[in-house]
Amino acid sequence: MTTDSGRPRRLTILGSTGSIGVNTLDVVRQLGGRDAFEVMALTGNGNIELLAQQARETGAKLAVTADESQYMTLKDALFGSGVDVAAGVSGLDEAASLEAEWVMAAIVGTAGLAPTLKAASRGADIALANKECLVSAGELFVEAVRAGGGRLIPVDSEHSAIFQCLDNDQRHALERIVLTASGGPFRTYNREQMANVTVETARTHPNWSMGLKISVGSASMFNKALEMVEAKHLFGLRPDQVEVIVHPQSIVHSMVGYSDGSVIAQLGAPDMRTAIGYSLTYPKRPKLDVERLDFAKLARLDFEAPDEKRFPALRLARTAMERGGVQAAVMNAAEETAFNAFVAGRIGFLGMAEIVEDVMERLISLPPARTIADVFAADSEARRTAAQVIAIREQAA
Ligand SMILES: NC(=O)C1=CN([C@@H]2O[C@H](COP(=O)(O)OP(=O)(O)OC[C@H]3O[C@@H](n4cnc5c(N)ncnc54)[C@H](OP(=O)(O)O)[C@@H]3O)[C@@H](O)[C@H]2O)C=CC1
Ligand SMILES: CC(=O)[C@@H](O)[C@H](O)COP(=O)(O)O
Ligand SMILES: [Mn+2]
Repeated sequence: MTTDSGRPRRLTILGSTGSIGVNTLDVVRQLGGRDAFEVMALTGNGNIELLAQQARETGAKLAVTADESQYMTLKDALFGSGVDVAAGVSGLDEAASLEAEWVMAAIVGTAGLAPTLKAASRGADIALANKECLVSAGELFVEAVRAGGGRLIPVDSEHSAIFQCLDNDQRHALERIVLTASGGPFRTYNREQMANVTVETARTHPNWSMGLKISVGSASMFNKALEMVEAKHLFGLRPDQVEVIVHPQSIVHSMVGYSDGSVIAQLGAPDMRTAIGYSLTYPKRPKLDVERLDFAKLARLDFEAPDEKRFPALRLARTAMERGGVQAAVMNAAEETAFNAFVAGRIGFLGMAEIVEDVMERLISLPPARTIADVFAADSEARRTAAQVIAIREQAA
C-alpha cells in the first residue's frame, strides 16, 4: 500500500508481540510487506525473541522493549541487524515519535495511553485496538487525536463494525448502537459456578484467540463494559444509546440502529485481521485471506438479553458513563488491578467486579479531569485504592 507519491506507507506497531500485533504483521505481509510498507518501530515487553525476529523480518528502524531490564537481551538479539534498540517509557516515546503515518495502538492496558497520545499528537492515523485509551481519557483522547490532525480508526471488532455501518450522511438519524457480546466461557454459568472458576478456564474464549487480559475480560464481561464506554466516546453517544446484546456465535460484530427502524450490521468470521485490514486501508477495503462466511453451515444466529446480575460489569459501565468525570478511568484502573490479583490467585473470579464497584464508590468524588495529567492521577489513585481493598479482603479471609 504505497502513498500517493509511490513510496511505501510508514507504520509503527505499539505492542507488535501481542495477539493484535502478530495479526497486524500478518495483514501487512498479505498486503505487500516491505514493497508496500516501511516499518518504523515495533514494541513489545517481555517477548524479546519474537520482537527481535519481527524487527529483523520487517527491517524495522527501531525495536523497543517496555521492560528496561530486557534492553541488553534485545540489543544482543538484534546485533548486526541494523535495527536500533531502545527500552522503557522513553523507548516507547521514541517509537511513537518516529514519523510513521499509521500507528497501531495494541499495547494492553493503560500502559498504552502515553505512547498512543504521543503518536496522535504528531498527527499519525491511530488504529485503535487499545480501548483503555478511550475508557480512561475519553474526550481528552479524542481531542488529542483531533488536534494532531490524524484519523482515529477503531480496530476493536465491535467498534470497527459500527464504524463500517455508520454512514456519516445519516448521522442525524442514528438512534442507537448495539454491541454484541459473546457472553464468554461462563455465559450459561450461575454465580455459584462462577465463584470457583480458574484462570485457565476464564481465559478460554469460545470464539476468539486473544491475549490474556481481554480474554478474562470477556469472561467477566468487563471487556464489554470497557467497550460500552469506548463506543460512547468514539461515536459521541449518550449512555442510553449504547446497548449490549449477547450473541454467542460472534458472527454479527455489532449493529447501528436508525430512526426509520433500520438496523445495519457488519458480519464476518471471528478474525481480527478483517478489522485490522480495514483500519490499514480505510476508506478502501483490502483483499484478505480470511475465512468467508458460509451461511448454510452457520444455519443460525442467536441473541439473548445480557444478565447484569451474573455480570455486574455491564451495570458498572452504565454507572460510570452516567456519573461521567473520571469514573470510567477509575473503573478501568480498578479492573486492571483486580484482574492482576485474580491471575495471581489472590482473589476469586467474582471478586473482580466487587472490587471495582467498591473502588468506584470510594472514589465517587474525584474531580473531573481537565488534562491528561488528571487522568493519570485518577488512574493511580484507583490502583492504590484497589490494592488497599484487595489487602483488606485478604486480611478478612
Ligand atoms: N486480541 C484481540 O483480538 C483484541 C484486543 N483488543 C485490545 O488490544 C489491546 C492488545 O490486546 P492483545 O493483543 O490481546 O494483548 P496481548 O497481551 O496479546 O499483547 C499485549 C502487547 O502489549 C505488550 N505489553 C504488555 N505489557 C506492556 C507494558 N507494561 N508496556 C508496554 N507494552 C506492554 C506486550 O508485550 P509482550 O508480549 O512482549 O510482553 C504485547 O506486545 C488490548 O487493549 C485489548 O483490549 C481489542 C480487540 C481485540
Ligand atoms: C475481538 C474483539 O473485539 C473482542 O473484544 C471480542 O469481541 C471479545 O468478545 P466478547 O467480549 O464479546 O466475549
Ligand atoms: Mn471487542
